[in-house]
Amino acid sequence: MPPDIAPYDALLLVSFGGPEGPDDVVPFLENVTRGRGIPRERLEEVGQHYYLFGGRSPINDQNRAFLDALRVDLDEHGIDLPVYWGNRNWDPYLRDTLAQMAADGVRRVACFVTSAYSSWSSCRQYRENLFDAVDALPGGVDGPDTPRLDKLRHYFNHPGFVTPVVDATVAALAELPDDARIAFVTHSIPTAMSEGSGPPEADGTYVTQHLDVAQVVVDAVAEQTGRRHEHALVYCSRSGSPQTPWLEPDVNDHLEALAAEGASGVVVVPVGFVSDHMEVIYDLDTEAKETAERLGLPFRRAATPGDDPRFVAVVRDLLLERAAVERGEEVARAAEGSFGACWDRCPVGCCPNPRAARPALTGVPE
Ligand SMILES: CC1=C(CCC(=O)O)c2cc3nc(cc4[nH]c(cc5[nH]c(cc1n2)c(C)c5CCC(=O)O)c(CCC(=O)O)c4C)C(CCC(=O)O)=C3C
Ligand SMILES: [Fe+2]
Repeated sequence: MPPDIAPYDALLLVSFGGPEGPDDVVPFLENVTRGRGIPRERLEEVGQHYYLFGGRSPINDQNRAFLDALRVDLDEHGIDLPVYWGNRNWDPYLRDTLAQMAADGVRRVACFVTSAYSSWSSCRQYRENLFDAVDALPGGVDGPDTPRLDKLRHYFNHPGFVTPVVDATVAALAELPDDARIAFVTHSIPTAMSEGSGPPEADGTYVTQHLDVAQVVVDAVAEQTGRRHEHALVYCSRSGSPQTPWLEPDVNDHLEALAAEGASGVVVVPVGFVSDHMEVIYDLDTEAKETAERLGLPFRRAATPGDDPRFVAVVRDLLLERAAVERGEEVARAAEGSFGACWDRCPVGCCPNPRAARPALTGVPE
């Protein structure tokens, strides 16, 4: 018997999108930063990061590889479900994908987002993008033929995400002295966005979730190697105006501090990212690595989950879990650490938009 996927009749991979060639870079950056007040110099600088790699972000190819692996995984487990892909900032755009899904007669969709943690940028903004895409359909959000969307829960603490990170950390540590440090890195966000992240009664869910995973990884590494490494959570890819406070310390400043302390080496673990996209290959593999070289600090970057089969299988696990929930059944929810399995529907007021309240799908109705 194939697993029961009712009520779903489609899966949707929701991602960021990236430029595929030099001519795409400026229009892509305009899509990303429309109405955000990002200084011109910052945009020119980020444009250079893309030009350094031929004007092509790796993110779309990584999503294509993930989709291929996901289709194989579902097929191998007897799950016959069409898988679609839509992005916030580049082709295939969510709006076009939703139009195709509606044309194909899709009714009920499970959405998997390529961002693992709670914040406006990494969760709620996607929920707003889903609203806009569905709102653009002929029948609008409540139309009789409009597909209904659910967002699969956050997976930052799912064993299928955490275990590849643990393995990658162990492998990178093996190339450095025994007392090397671990620097967990994630995307910086404005401190105001960070404080507002997650359910309204919690404070700063974005940071809490990252610290929880960091602890899980450090413990699992200690179990495997017998060594508990000193570690810290640090940030990359700060943007915005210099007057606005963002989460710190920056990874480069942290490397300076480690070198000053006489650290023997550092493994940088990009725990905030699911694949080796531009933040990883530029901000870490290029910039932070150069900083470490200048400081004479031995440096290794741990792999991201990418299309590791254990991470690909998270989609199937969360799909089956949520399908059971929607059918009113009891489910076991896989989660490591102390944060616990996340909610299925973001509560009212979760990760508010820092600029203006905007409608969003897949949460508790507001
Ligand atoms: C939390 C977070 C994630 C992590 C979650 C996740 O992994 O998804 C993430 C992912 C990504 N961010 C990406 C690219 C960019 N993000 C920007 C700008 C911003 N990101 C922010 C936050 C995040 N972003 C914020 C608060 C801004 C300021 C503007 C605003 O308030 O929205 C800008 C504008 C230039 C700049 O200012 O840097 C670019 C080009 C790419 C694609 C990479 C590629 O092409 O390979 C990916 C996956
Ligand atoms: Fe970003």
